[in-house]
Amino acid sequence: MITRHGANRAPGHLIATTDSSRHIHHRRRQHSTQALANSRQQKISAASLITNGNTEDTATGNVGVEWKLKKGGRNFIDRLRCTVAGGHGGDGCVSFFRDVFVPRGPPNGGDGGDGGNVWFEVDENETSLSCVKQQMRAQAGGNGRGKGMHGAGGNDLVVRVPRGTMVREIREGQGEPAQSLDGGFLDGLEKQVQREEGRRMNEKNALFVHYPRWEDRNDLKGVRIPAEFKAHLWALRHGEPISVDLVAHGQRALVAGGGLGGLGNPHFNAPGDRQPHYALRGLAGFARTLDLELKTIADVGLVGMPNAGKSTFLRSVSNAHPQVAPYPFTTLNPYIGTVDFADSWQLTIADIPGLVPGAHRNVGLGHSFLRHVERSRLLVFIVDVASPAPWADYQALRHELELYSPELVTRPSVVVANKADAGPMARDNFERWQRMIPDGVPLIPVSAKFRKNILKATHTIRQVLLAMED
Ligand SMILES: Nc1nc2c(ncn2[C@@H]2O[C@H](COP(=O)(O)OP(=O)(O)OP(=O)(O)O)[C@@H](O)[C@H]2O)c(=O)[nH]1
Ligand SMILES: [Mg+2]
Repeated sequence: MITRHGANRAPGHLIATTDSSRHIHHRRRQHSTQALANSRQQKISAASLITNGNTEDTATGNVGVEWKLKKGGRNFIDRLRCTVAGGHGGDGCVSFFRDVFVPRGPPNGGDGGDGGNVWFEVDENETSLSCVKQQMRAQAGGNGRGKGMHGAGGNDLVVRVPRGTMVREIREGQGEPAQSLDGGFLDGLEKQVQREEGRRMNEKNALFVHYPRWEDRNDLKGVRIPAEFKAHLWALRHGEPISVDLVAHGQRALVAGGGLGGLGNPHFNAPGDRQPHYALRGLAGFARTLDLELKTIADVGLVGMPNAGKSTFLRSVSNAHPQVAPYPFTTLNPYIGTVDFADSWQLTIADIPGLVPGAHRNVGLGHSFLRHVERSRLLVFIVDVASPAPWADYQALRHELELYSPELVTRPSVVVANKADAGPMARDNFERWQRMIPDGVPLIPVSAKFRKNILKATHTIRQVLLAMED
């Protein structure tokens, strides 16, 4: 009987907390207090850079912002490259029934278990790809054993991903298919051969387990390999690349199938050979390199300059609680809020970081977070109506959107003139702007901070969304 055993695991180590380590913790705490103080300083410097109109200076303008990104946005990841691998199939076993006076019993080697699969499953409670590891492998199947004992199947690995994750497989240039025993179908075998490197391994051995000292005596010429094994080997090399959008809660996608478990030697018991001294090995699982991109899915995307009051607006209309503060780039990650109407109708709104003129040249936080409004059906521009020229801000926002994607500016939109409470200047600006804005673009004065005219804004948004459905 031939079986393979896993390597022994080293025992874990115990870590004792000593006085000196406590001392280190204390020093770390001191350090983080210092960092917090620095952070406020940095935020203020980022604010002054923007309000001074110094946004053109990419080199210096990004210093504070970069720092903020590192500190504040570290847990938020919306792009990620990872590798996934299905578990290897367990090997079939070569074994024979033995008993007193039965020296040459029938074959009774068990089959190997299938390797586990890797699945991606949408969990709407996840908001970032930070929950996804860079390398993931499902459990391998167990090897078959004597007395007809089959190996256990490997456990599946289910990875939770946020709603809106797009999965694309990356392929390196595919080389020429390898020449193999059976005129081509064994291309995928090279993976097996690689895996067994260090042992004396050729294609014959990569696919079959041999009884001890039977490697040379086993002439596998007439052996028929089951069709599903051929198909698996072929797919390992020539299968279609994966491309899937995960958009609904609970949706699952198989991103790396496990390898097939090998067949024990009873499967090769044939009239010509009642004592097969070989069994089929388990096959490798699929291994893929995947690019994950999170594109938030919400009905409405909020677009505005930093400090315009986007987060305040989201807080006042929905259940979300993004941070609000009087400096630019308070928001570093997208937030999604749900607006509940009295008749139980709901819509979702995404708040994203502020957009500044020159974002396409990577000024401010750049353009990249616009991917989180790309899938919104409706854009809501939040403009600070108390600023010197809100109409110019609005045009600048549209210009930046156009540079990111010309299709975005053609999308239906609603303009919210926020901070309408902020004195006579806001009122004058609003009246002037109302005369300028083209017909068909709703312009709604709102005070997000004091929750004034909020219902008008949400109902207009609802009307536009419903009109789009008709
Ligand atoms: N007076 C007045 N102030 C407001 C109003 N809405 C927001 N603010 C203030 O404007 C400042 C910025 O608000 P935020 O909601 O953080 O602005 P934001 O657009 O999310 O900013 P970023 O996340 O940095 O892009 C805060 O100090 C708010 O209190 C409003 O309607 N009236
Ligand atoms: Mg904000």
